[in-house]
Amino acid sequence: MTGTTKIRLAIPNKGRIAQPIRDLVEKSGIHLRETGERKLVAKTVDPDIEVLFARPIDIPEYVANGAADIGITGLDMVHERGSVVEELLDLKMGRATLVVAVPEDAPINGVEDLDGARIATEFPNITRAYFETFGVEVTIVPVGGACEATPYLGIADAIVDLTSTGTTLQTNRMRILGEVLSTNTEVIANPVSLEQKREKIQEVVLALESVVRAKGQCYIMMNVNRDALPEVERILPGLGGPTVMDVASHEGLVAVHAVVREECVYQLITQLKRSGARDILVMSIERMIP
Ligand SMILES: Nc1ncnc2c1ncn2[C@@H]1O[C@H](COP(=O)(O)OP(=O)(O)OP(=O)(O)O)[C@@H](O)[C@H]1O
Ligand SMILES: O=P(O)(O)OC[C@H]1O[C@H](OP(=O)(O)OP(=O)(O)O)[C@H](O)[C@@H]1O
Ligand SMILES: [Mg+2]
Repeated sequence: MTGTTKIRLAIPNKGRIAQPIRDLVEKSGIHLRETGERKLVAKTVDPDIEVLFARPIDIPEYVANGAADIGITGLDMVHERGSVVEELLDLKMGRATLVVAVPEDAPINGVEDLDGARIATEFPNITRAYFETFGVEVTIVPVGGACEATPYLGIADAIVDLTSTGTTLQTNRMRILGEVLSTNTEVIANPVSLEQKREKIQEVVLALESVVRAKGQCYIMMNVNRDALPEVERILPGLGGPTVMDVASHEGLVAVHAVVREECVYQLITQLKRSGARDILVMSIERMIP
């Protein structure tokens, strides 16, 4: 790509974080154009931003070697690849823990008991480094998925895999022996690009951050008689307090606006109605920019 303000953003083309990331990029205003089913690169509404679709595991390396200026993927992938990138923003999704797990009934009580064991994993590099810190020698069995099945297939004694809800481990009757690392989805950047294209990269990060910040928040508007205002203001946990405005041609009536957490809305409405608020409107917030 020519010109210092043009940037390429790498996002996952498949896997569980692919769609949420794509939705986030769209919501941030960076609308994708010409995205065919198997398209690898897409233009966006911003002529200076191009999107590259790649496997989550390849994104850290594409960002590190400059094929992309910034990328969005799991931190676990960054650690597995050992890529030298800058971590710019936690997108508050894809939270999981990489754990060592063994079959429930295995006579193993700690990581030390795994000396000489076979460990199945999609994360061979992280796993090797982890056991080395304990001075425990293991044989890595690399797999591409369905890791939890390997002990029952007789090809591994333990696994190193991601868990979030714990359902997969439970279903496969496995227990956690130790935690290896915590992961979440992050925006990462090439250090040189960050130096040379800082302004443009910050613009993209700010746009993505505004969507993350707005998540779970909504905007509530209502009319209130002026004498009921103190009570309504007491109830509303707005961002820096609610905004209060006179309603034209309605002497004694004010409009109150506030940002509130979505999970509070149900209870808030009951309380607000009781305090005399009326004409209540609740709206979703797409982006929040401080
Ligand atoms: N159970 C989970 N809970 C939360 N985040 C997860 C979980 N599993 C994976 N992730 C995150 O999603 C990223 C992509 O993993 P995923 O398994 O979806 O991709 P993939 O391996 O490319 O796809 P697939 O498993 O379909 O081949 C991981 O690097 C991790 O950061
Ligand atoms: O704690 P849980 O919520 O059950 O999630 C854990 C599962 O999620 C991931 O699997 P994924 O869906 O990526 O399938 P895969 O094993 O084929 O990679 C991970 O590898 C675990 O198997
Ligand atoms: Mg997977």
